[in-house]
Amino acid sequence: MIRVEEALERVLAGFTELSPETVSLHDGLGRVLAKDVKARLTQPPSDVSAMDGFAVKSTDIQTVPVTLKIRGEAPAGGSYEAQLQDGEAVRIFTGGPVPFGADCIVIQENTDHDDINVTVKQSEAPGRYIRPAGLDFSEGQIGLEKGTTLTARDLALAAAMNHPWLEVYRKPKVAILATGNEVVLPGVTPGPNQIISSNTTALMSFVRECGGEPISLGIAPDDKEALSAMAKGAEGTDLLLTTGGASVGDHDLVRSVLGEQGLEIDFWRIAMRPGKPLIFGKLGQTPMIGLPGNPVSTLVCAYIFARPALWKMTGRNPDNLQIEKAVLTQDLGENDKRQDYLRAKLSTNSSGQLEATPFDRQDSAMLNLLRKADCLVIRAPFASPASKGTEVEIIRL
Ligand SMILES: Nc1nc2c(c(=O)[nH]1)N[C@H]1C(S)=C(S)[C@@H](COP(=O)(O)OP(=O)(O)OC[C@H]3O[C@@H](n4cnc5c(N)ncnc54)[C@H](O)[C@@H]3O)O[C@H]1N2
Ligand code: MOO
Repeated sequence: MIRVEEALERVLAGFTELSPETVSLHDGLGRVLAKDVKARLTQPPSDVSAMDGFAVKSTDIQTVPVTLKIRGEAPAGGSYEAQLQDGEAVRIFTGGPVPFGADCIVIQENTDHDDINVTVKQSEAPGRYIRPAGLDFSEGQIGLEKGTTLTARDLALAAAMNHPWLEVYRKPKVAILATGNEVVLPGVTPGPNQIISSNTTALMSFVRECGGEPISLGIAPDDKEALSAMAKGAEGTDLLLTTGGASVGDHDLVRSVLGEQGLEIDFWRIAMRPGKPLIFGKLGQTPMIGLPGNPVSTLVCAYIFARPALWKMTGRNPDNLQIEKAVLTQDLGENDKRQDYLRAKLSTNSSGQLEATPFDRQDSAMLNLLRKADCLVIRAPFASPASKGTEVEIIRL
């Protein structure tokens, strides 16, 4: 059994960045930028008004009330071309370009006006209500960095910077193959000893969450031919995730059957709980992570190993696990040789400290508890007994 750190290093060594592709701005949500996005223009392109009112010279309105002559109009998208002279004003609207010669805006609430004259009732300082050219960004400025997972806000900025197309990493295609005679898809009426394949759903959603494109290869029965034929569906994908059949039972066929098909095993079995029988290898050109079948083991191992692989393929830093600290609300015994990931509840005590309460039962078949957990408490191999109040490392879920 190898340690989690070594296993992770070996997994990451099996993946490289995928090539970029161009997508329309509107298909960019959740994709990862393969190139910085630089502004193709300056925003606003010129000094513009932030309010509806009148563009004037501040020197003209030092003493109020004062009446100025309205010389024209500057709506958003239009402009007043002449130079503003002393004693003049231009009707202006929000977003309208400030005429040459004007240096402040008087909001219309502070005026009395007809079509010919405006009486300004309040003085303003130079620059008042003017958004200078480039206030938001200037041409050539980097707005979004390579490696950004695009959100609605990011896409709005890319749009404002005039990018109808974006270069993003190709989505990793991830084949998902469940195994086991006992598992059937959700919605099927299970036979007397059958259970539902929650792992297929878990992994498909998980892959999507990590920016990949899941492809379900279905459920292979514990049968050499079927498993072998179904695993061929992974050809041409960027990662094969199997779930189940990773352990030592007579029906745990993944290593033996895929081994006959050319699976080169990098490692099998790691010092981790849940997740001991994890397999990593390469089937033809496709890296494969063989996840243990227990539902909690599948998801925790996917989180610890498949997530960084997907991040690496999409040009993001795979080493970004957010580890926080919390104090235990109960004693924990000495740990054995496997690094433990205990499902736990989080709370905050009266001194504002984060507290972790691991569930009493940590069976890797208990999906309901995984769902109720707020975090995983990490316990290193051979960790000494930890009493209530001890600080431990946690990963929020
Ligand atoms: N003698 C030993 N037995 C086991 C060992 C061991 O070291 N020696 N390891 C145990 C550990 S730890 C784990 S984890 C499991 C994992 O075994 P497999 O990967 O071979 O998984 P299966 O036996 O196929 O299934 C385990 C469990 O999970 C259920 N399962 C399987 N697939 C799904 C699915 N798609 N959706 C939901 N649930 C699934 C399955 O019905 C079993 O109950 O092995 C231990 N045994
Ligand atoms: O590794 Mo298993 O996941 O302990 O149940």
